[in-house]
Amino acid sequence: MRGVQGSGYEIGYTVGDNRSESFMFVVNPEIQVKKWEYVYILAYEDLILGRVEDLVSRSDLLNDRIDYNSVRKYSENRMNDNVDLCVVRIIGSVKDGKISRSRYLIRPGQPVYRAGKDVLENILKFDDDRSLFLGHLADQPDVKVFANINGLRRHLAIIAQTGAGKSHTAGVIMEELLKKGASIIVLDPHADYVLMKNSQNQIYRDSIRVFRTPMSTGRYTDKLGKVDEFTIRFQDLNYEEVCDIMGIHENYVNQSNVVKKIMEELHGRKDVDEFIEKSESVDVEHRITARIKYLRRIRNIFGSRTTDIGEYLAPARMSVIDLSGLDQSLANYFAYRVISQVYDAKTAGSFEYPVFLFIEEAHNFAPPEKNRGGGASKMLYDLVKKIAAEGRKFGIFLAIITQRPGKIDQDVLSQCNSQIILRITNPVDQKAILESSENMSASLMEDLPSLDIGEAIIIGEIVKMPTIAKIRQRETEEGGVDVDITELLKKAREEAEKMRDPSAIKDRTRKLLE
Ligand SMILES: Nc1ncnc2c1ncn2[C@@H]1O[C@H](COP(=O)(O)OP(=O)(O)OP(=O)(O)O)[C@@H](O)[C@H]1O
Repeated sequence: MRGVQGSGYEIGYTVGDNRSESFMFVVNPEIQVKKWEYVYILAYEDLILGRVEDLVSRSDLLNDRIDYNSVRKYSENRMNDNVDLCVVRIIGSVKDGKISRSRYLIRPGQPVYRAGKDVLENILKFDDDRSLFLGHLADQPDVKVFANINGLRRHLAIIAQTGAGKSHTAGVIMEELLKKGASIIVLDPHADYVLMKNSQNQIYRDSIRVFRTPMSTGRYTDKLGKVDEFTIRFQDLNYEEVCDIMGIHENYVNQSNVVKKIMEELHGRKDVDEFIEKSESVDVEHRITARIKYLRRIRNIFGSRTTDIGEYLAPARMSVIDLSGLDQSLANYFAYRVISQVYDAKTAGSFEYPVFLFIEEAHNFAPPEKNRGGGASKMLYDLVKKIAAEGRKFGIFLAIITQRPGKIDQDVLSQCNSQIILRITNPVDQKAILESSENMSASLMEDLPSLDIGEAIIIGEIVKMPTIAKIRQRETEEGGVDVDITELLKKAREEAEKMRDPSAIKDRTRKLLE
């Protein structure tokens, strides 16, 4: 086989019936062509770029009615009449680095060329100040893939089944945005992003801060060192906010009246312990025992001060709000508190820079209408929906991350004009993606189950054309990486072995008798 890596190398000729969306070409038998490769033909001044979507090898002689011995005989005598064909989906007509819809007639007999690094990078790149380096083409690892930062104006969804590389990919985008000086807020229900702070790289060390509620699990504390506390001073809350925290639905007037009465009787000295104590003596018709019990359970979220928005929203700052360990309604309350303050700051014009809001496990923060609760949860869902619909007008850009595209509010999902979709095998989730995205074609959809970990289909305004990329390595440390079960089981066996060792048993017995 000849060395045929570069661009401009002729690899075949168009044949058969060709359309404006697709064409077929017969491949030079000395050349290997792979699915997903980019090829082009020349039409006047333009280059018509396409992607190989199907490979077919045909033979009249070795047809499917022929018996084994005959095939063997023909093959041994090198008698073969096979024709190798590639079916190409046309991406568009390229001129001066811009892609537009191709309107050319593609006749049979036109030479087809392989699109190499020079042709592809010229198409895929953006000006340096608006380009985010995401990785390389899955099938041409020498070609870099970039995203257009301005494409994030119409929001982004990162979707994949668990373990396919969602958090890894989101982290890469956060890194790239930080290099550009972005203000980022991350709602992190499993502390997947907290370790990004632990970087050798000055940019990340200086610009990433981790905020934890006193009830967060404290995952990775040993590795992280000091983090910022995200607290609320009970005295700073009004009665509606106390109802929200306690999970009292706005329709439960009797319950909210009790809260109001307790607070009135406390005359502003509303320490959470005093509030709980007062709830037992206040003279009311209805008791809110279950809600008070809940408040007692979560009382540790309150601190001596309320974290100010200026601490987590700043230019060139990424604030990871670690919500790990909180039940969903409490996580929703904190999420609502953060997002509503950011929303108010942006709509009032008191923070002039764009804000990128990453919501991990977004299906829990913006579920479909029928699965919604009340109080802060409802306000949160409404706000996320509002930002999805209008956020770009005042500079809040969503990046939602989910493994359940079917379990997220479909209005929110369909407002995400750009999507990075990694491996997904569940047909229900595939259907949800297809229905929510105008940029997703059925043929791209077919490729979803076969993607490897870290491989993604990137579509929408952030790229000039649908692109299948291997997302680059992270520069920062990852949380939630896959555990090595074999290693851990080996360690467990060694530990058990030690426990069974007679001298260890003797030691333990001696200690017990001491
Ligand atoms: N592009 C990539 N290059 C190298 N490793 C990757 C890549 N993408 C993901 N991985 C690795 O695959 C594993 C799973 O990735 P990740 O945690 O991002 O998946 P996930 O989809 O977020 O999973 P979960 O839903 O469980 O949080 C991690 O160990 C991660 O380091």
